[in-house]
Amino acid sequence: MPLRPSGSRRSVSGRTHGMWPEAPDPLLGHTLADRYRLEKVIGHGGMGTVYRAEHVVIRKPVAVKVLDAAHSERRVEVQRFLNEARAASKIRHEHVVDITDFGSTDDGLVFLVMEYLEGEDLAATSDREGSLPWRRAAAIVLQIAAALEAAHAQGIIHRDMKPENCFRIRRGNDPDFIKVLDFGIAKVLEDSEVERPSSAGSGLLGTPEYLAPELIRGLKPDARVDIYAVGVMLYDLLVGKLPFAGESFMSTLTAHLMELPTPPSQARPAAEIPAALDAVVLRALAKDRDLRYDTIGEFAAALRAAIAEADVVVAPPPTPPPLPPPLPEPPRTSPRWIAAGVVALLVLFSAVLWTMAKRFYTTGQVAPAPAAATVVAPIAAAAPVLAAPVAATKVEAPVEVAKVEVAKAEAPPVAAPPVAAPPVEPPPVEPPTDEAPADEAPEPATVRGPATPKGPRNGPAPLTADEFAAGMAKLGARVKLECSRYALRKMAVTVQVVVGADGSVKSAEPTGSQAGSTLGNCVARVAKTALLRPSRAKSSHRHTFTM
Ligand SMILES: Nc1ncnc2c1ncn2[C@@H]1O[C@H](COP(=O)(O)OP(=O)(O)OP(=O)(O)O)[C@@H](O)[C@H]1O
Repeated sequence: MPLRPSGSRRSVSGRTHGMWPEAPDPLLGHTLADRYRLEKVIGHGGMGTVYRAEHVVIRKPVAVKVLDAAHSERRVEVQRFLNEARAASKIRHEHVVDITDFGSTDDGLVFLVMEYLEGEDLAATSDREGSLPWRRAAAIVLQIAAALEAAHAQGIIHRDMKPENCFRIRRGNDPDFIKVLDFGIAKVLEDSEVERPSSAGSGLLGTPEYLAPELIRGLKPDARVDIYAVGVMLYDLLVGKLPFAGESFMSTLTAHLMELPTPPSQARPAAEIPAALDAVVLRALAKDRDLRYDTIGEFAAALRAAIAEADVVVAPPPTPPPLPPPLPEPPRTSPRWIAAGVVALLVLFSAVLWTMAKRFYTTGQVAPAPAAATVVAPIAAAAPVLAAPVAATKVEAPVEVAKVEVAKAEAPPVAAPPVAAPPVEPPPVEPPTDEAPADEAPEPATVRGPATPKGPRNGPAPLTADEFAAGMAKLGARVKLECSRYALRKMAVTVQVVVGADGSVKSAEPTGSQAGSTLGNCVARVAKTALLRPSRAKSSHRHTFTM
């Protein structure tokens, strides 16, 4: 296969048809297998032509790949193609193109029907946009890895992973939803006697820029060839340049075998690619397959961990446990209250005196003052605080001011007289448990009952609700990036998260209406990557992400 010209990622697909106008495709307008009317040629690949077609009964657009005559004439090859199509159609994964039908016609045409994808392949995206921000590149590659994981679980090795086989479509709000194409076809080709354009006479199958060294050495491939190819793709997306690309077919193969790639962060310093991401890419590109990740699932986990590491909440060094909360200040009796009390007493005293004097002058005797009780009652109720502090406090408030305050004195509630509390340390704070989420449980600062000294000797302070919320908030962007395709705008997802004493998330579960949903599980998966401050004991929290 000719190497792609510099700046172009197009490789084998799209044959060159020379300078003469192409003859119209003879199959256009025909209805294949009585069901698929072929409407338009989408493109030509190594095995055949892909058409946009319409299912004549259900009127749904589909993509139909029709094998070239050179392949269709070989019965063994056709049988293998159909076997692989059958296997690939069973993968059934959201990131794998759906194969809905396959077979052969009476005319001997062998075909495969797929869901019709509107969008562009990753090669076109890269050609237009160049390198992508590392988070976007990683999010795209995680989807590719998920598709491959599903295929590998069915024993299908892709063998021809490249940007042209990864289609980018819009799904909901997500413009980067990936569908992987061409599963299993490469495996068929492995035993084919028909040379693919991509092999360019070398006997090698696949596309040279993505060929794992063991394939070049002629070893039997296993799933790790796909890991290598995905490593090349991730490198390309991050850096905007292939890790191994020589001037010729042979020099590219030699680079795969001999050259060590420049780490992505060095190849593109301005992109601030985290070191942990470098490590993932370089391990996927190990020349010795035993040094690569064993499975694509391991690769994906490492990639997720690298993203999480970049998102890590920078844990402060373990701090000494908090000092006991300051004792509540004894409620100070303000001079205004004292003045008010004095005025009240003066009023009361004057009233009693006035009553007694009145009686004295009218009856000539000093009688007990029953009216005083009715006067005293409301005043006493209004200012019980006066009982203790007034006596102990020097009051110098002018009576004029105090008069005004008397009126107000009835309104505010008055605290109980201050009692000097003995200094206490905070009581032991029970780590919140799964059953009692920390958000609902009392905060550590809440003192319950008499103190049992514990704090300073029991390790770092408990993780507070605020610290947890801050840690989760840092994942907000990633949650949106990875999970928004499953959500409507502004949808809320609440997760219940258990944080271990070491600061790692032990479990994260979506709750409420999102419990068990794809969206909920996606958000929980991201939440699990959080790393919080080590604390004294495990704790349980809730957090709500808004999409
Ligand atoms: N399901 C689909 N929906 C829309 N376009 C598709 C679909 N499948 C393939 N195509 C497009 O059809 C063209 C030919 O695809 P095909 O898979 O035959 O070739 P290829 O992958 O480029 O080459 P090769 O088969 O050599 O790997 C490509 O442009 C591809 O993007």
